[in-house]
Amino acid sequence: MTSSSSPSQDEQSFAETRTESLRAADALMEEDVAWSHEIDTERDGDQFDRSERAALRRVAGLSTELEDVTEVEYRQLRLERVVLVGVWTSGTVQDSENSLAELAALAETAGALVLDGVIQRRDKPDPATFIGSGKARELRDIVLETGADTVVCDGELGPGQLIALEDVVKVKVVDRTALILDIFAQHAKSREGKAQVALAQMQYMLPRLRGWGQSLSRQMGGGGGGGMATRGPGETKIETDRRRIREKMAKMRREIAEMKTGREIKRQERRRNKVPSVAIAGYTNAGKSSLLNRLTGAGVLVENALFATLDPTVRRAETPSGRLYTLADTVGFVRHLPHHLVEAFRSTMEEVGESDLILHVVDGSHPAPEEQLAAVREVIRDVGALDVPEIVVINKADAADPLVLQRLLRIERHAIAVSARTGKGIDELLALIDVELPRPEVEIEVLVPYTHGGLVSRVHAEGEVLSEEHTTEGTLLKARVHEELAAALAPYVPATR
Ligand SMILES: Nc1nc2c(ncn2[C@@H]2O[C@H](COP(=O)(O)OP(=O)(O)OP(=O)(O)O)[C@@H](O)[C@H]2O)c(=O)[nH]1
Ligand SMILES: [Mg+2]
Repeated sequence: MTSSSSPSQDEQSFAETRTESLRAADALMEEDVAWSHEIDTERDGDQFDRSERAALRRVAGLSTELEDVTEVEYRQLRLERVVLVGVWTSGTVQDSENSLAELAALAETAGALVLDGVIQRRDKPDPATFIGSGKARELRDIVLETGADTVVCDGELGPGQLIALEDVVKVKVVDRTALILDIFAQHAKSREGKAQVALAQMQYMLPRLRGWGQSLSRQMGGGGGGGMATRGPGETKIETDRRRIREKMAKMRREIAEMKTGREIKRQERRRNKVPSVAIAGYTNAGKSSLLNRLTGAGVLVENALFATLDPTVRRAETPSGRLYTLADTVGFVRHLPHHLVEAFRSTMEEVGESDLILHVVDGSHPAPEEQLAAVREVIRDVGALDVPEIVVINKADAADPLVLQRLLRIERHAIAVSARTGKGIDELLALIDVELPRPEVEIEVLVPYTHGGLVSRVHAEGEVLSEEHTTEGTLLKARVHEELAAALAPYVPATR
């Protein structure tokens, strides 16, 4: 199998995960995973499978040849039947499997059917073809056997790597970044969300246009006889495309800036009213939207898919003692979130940074919850939200291993285990939020005439009532309120106390 151009690198332990039906990350973990990185003499069923596969390779899949070059050029993703490929450079076998399982979940979220997954152990990705060239040819066999139309690489590949690997496997090759961008594009609903994703996609595409163009002209040039005559128009078209994209990006940036102003005004209004804000943050699929629904009864979309939520939702909620606050659902985080998207979604993250309290939701039933916690904290740090108080909400307690829950509760000092599904721990969480929310700072004693009942309601909603008495002249209130409300109540401070 190994050719002269792919020496010892490919002889390194090569591990392949056979995964017929990778449904979701957690589902995969229960799959039969066959590792075959022993020496060649050790044969098992998997190797047998592989020899069969090799025998099949000339028969199947010819229809998946790249026919329409414009499809390559514009990289419109129409993922249908995909094979995953990862390079395992460090960490344990389990880490690399988790990473590929997450890629599988991402691919499924994008609407693809995952046919197979392959991991190669290497010191670092091959600069030319991501995986070694020998393994790239084996990947080609798998593509042919399964009839896959796309290979998805677990990482961000350079334009050159994408082309080189595509040349070997003869089907579309996309990377993790493109996949996440595609999911975001499918899920964004608000005008702002859509614009941000479109901008990120264009940013990603821009440096890659040249690469695809080169691939295109090479194909047009055939055996080298084409020369400038055939290459010329292709280059010109790329230049035009790039200019068009740049113009569009500039326009989009202006639009986004305008939309941002609108949102900023709303946020300032909330702040002026001094309604404390709580942000629900956490890894994608941790159960953030479920928790928001559980805490407020809001009907937010919950889905067993990654990035179900791409538009921030803000709801009003009330503590057990009757104080109002806002609760914001946010976009889920994922490891190695494409840089362009971190930028694009900075606005939602900013919301997290400016909140009074972060509910950091983590899926207690996930195989590696600590990693998810760390990945999210990295982003929290990036947006300068480290000083915002945080409650770690270990969700899915109903499905989690009790030992894992214990471990997390021990490591995380300010944590609580809940189940958004069964409601377990929710009352405790609500009480905890009440304790953690900033308290209004001005203490007042007022006598509000019954004709101004609205003010009394505001004290109940926005402040903390210490005592309340109904007298003949009106409501006698002792309370703690924020400055603005204190000012509104000033006329009702009794002259003599
Ligand atoms: N077993 C169990 N499943 C839960 C629980 N909470 C949420 N889920 C499931 O987890 C999946 C993801 O829930 P969401 O609330 O959409 O998660 P999210 O964090 O908002 O996800 P994104 O918006 O995609 O980032 C859904 O299938 C939920 O039904 C829970 O307490 N227990
Ligand atoms: Mg959600």
